[in-house]
Amino acid sequence: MTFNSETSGLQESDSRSASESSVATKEVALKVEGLTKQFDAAEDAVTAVDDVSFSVPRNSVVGLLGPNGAGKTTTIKSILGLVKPDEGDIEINGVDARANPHRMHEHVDAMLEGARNDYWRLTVEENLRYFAGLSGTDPTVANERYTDLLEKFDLDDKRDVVVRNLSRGMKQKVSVASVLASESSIVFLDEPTLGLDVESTAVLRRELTKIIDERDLTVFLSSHDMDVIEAVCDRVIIMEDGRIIANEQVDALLEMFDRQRFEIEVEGLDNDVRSTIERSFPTAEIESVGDRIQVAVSVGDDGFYSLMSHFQQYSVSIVDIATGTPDMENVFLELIGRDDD
Ligand SMILES: Nc1ncnc2c1ncn2[C@@H]1O[C@H](COP(=O)(O)OP(=O)(O)OP(=O)(O)O)[C@@H](O)[C@H]1O
Repeated sequence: MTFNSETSGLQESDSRSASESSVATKEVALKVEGLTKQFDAAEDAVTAVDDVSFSVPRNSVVGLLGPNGAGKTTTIKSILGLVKPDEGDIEINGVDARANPHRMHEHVDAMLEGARNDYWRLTVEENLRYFAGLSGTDPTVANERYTDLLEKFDLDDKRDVVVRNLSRGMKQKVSVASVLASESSIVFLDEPTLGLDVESTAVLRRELTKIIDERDLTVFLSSHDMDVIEAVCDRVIIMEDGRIIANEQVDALLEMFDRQRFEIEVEGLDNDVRSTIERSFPTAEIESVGDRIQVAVSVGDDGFYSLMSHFQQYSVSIVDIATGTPDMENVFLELIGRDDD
């Protein structure tokens, strides 16, 4: 792992044992068991991560989703040894990460808290060359890897620019590229598209997918960007209030909800009726489209009929109904809604 002084805080103890050097769990890249972390606050203690267990198969991409404060960052930092968990076991490529942090760090690299893994006084190329050359990588291989990344991430024309002088979005791109330049087989990315414009996000999504396939990487990423999750991830873990509320294949998650997205254009939806609809369908998106109002919901059959009967009861006329497949964001909102019931 290649944290610089800004991000490091690693424990120094590194007890190696013969039994741990034999990697027993070949198929599992990351295994977390009973992870718990409480922070002491002035009044109450906050349980940021509450008995969380999951595993990430090798060569898969797992997305971690959840609202602000759900415990995503604390989970990732605990795995990386940047936060000391109260309880729990963490294995990375079969290595007990808590007992052997240095050995674990040979397998992983991470981009945390937006673009802080780079050396801001070095140029883009110097950063990528540095990270590609770590761990004694053959110079020809390192050279090929970082040159390829400069091209893939459209960074060629910025190669001689000092990172400090880049825009925030550019820094973010260099940061992701630096992590991918290293030899690590397991990569953690915390909000990789944060601060990127639409075009850069699309480039990152496309190139990340390619690189993951080419290099057989295992990736664990947190994101609020549902398009990234849907495009890149095989599996998604959803956290809320420190707990896992779903851990499913992306496709299965969409199927599990067997819902349709309905976009219904209506007339006669006054403010009182609107409030009633919002109370009964808390995840409905209601917005004005010209002189009409569009009500969008992701619901099953029962939900749809219930909405129709609300419209009928309050004399709201339906102008048009369009249907589609719900995206991850809708599924996520439904899950959170369901959990609050
Ligand atoms: N160092 C800390 N001291 C006290 N409380 C903390 C600390 N770090 C996190 N917390 C609290 O733990 C909970 C989980 O925070 P965490 O940052 O892990 O959530 P998150 O899911 O990553 O949120 P976000 O999407 O906003 O980054 C929150 O209630 C947060 O306020």
